[in-house]
Amino acid sequence: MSVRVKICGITRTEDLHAACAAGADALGFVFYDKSPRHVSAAAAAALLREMPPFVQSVGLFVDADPAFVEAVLQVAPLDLLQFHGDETPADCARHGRPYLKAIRVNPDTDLLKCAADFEAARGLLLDAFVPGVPGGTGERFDWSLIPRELPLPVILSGGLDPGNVAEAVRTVRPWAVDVSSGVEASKGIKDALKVAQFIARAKAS
Ligand SMILES: O=C(O)c1ccccc1NCC(=O)[C@H](O)[C@H](O)COP(=O)(O)O
Repeated sequence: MSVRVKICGITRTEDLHAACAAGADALGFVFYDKSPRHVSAAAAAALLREMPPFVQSVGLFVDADPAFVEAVLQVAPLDLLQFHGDETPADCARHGRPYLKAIRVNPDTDLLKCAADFEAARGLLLDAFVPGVPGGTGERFDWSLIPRELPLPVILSGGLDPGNVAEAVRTVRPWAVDVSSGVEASKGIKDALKVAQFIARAKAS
């Protein structure tokens, strides 16, 4: 079974179509207003109407007010939620939707404890820890910090790009890989060639 690929930080219809045509399994939409990849609920709703079948939409939130998450869900029918801040298991579960928990990994992170704490998550998205920046950093972390026996699907993220994704898949054997800045032409704008290369190389590995 080839690895799944999520392309995060989609802001434009043409990028959505390019990623889906290249074989993306999931697209991420960032509802965090400090991100250069931020989309409004209305813009996301319009983008979601362009989604083909069998590609999942993932809504990304960072320590958001629960009322804001519910307001987004009213207009944008997201398939999965991704919590990328310091949310607790209860915060993540309160919307009654399937979710991923992002963990920003540093040498002190106990990933086995994270997996136990977030046992209700559909997977753990492992990203780099960069102080003050919750995600989309373009930074890698030390993949040897990931225990082999994690009981949840791992979505490997952080500093991946078309040049290193094959090595990442061969080394970590994750359920999925996730990328944002590594396939961009500029912040929030995807490069269709990089997106296609990333997906092809991930799935061939
Ligand atoms: O992409 C963002 O701007 C962002 C901002 C705040 C929290 C999370 C964010 N992105 C989440 C993702 O899932 C990214 O794909 C992940 O952090 C990896 O990013 P990158 O290292 O740029 O590939």
